[in-house]
Amino acid sequence: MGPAGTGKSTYCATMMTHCQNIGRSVHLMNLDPAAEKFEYKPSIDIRDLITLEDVMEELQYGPNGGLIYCLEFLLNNMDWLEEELGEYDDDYLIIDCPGQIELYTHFPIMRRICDCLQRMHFRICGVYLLESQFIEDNSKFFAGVLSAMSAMISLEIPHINVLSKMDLLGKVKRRELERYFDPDPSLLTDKANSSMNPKFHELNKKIVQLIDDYNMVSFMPLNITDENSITMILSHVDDSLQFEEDQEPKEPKDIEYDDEL
Ligand SMILES: Nc1nc2c(ncn2[C@@H]2O[C@H](COP(=O)(O)OP(=O)(O)OP(=O)(O)O)[C@@H](O)[C@H]2O)c(=O)[nH]1
Ligand SMILES: [Mg+2]
Repeated sequence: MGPAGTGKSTYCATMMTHCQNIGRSVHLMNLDPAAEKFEYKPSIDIRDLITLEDVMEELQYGPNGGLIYCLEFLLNNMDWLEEELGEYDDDYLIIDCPGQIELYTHFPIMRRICDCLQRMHFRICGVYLLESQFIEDNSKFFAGVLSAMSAMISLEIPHINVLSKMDLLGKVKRRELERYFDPDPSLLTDKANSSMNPKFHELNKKIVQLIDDYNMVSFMPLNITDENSITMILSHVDDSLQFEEDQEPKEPKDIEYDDEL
């Protein structure tokens, strides 16, 4: 999940490649009715049920209203989703979601999709992406923190926040980034300069207090060009899904003895 353009589909493709490289069987599920192309063909695809293009054309909706319509259509046809999921009920699915954050924060759409998955005994972990470039502007970053927090609170599922596109940050910024992994409220209040409207400063302080009171938003960096970084994110997701505990013990490989020895 995450706002438009944060790298959700890139995350999915990166994880698909990584999982395939380490021999894990994974499937991609697409929940974005406006998606155009994927690096991996989704095994389950909302576009097989409804597409944004059709809704916009036939019902004369705009892109955002059309997207909400598509997802509400899905909610009214959850038996379709259950049937599709039934084929993968023992599998690891990576779900690519649309970028309209209202779907996570104030419409119950994603919440209901999660409920459906949980009813089917899937374990879910939400991965919420924010662009690391946001740290260039603290108010933007904290707006992102609030959206991540809002998604966490409304979905009530295990949740991991990720700072994406690390490869685009310069070295200096990367060093500075650690301060943002556990958002330190002083990051926002520090910046309060004398030219700032006092009311805005007061508002910032209250927002910071709110984030601090919840004390539940932290971030992990993702650099898709660094295998270690991808492994780290996957292992956090695995932990929250208790994935390893669930694996069947593997048969030890037959030892081949060299006859001549
Ligand atoms: N350099 C770099 N570019 C990235 C990364 N992730 C995404 N991008 C680029 O950012 C743009 C948007 O990436 P997507 O993966 O399509 O983002 P999205 O969140 O799926 O976008 P929507 O589905 O439209 O909300 C594309 O041009 C990607 O190539 C990254 O980690 N590094
Ligand atoms: Mg996408």
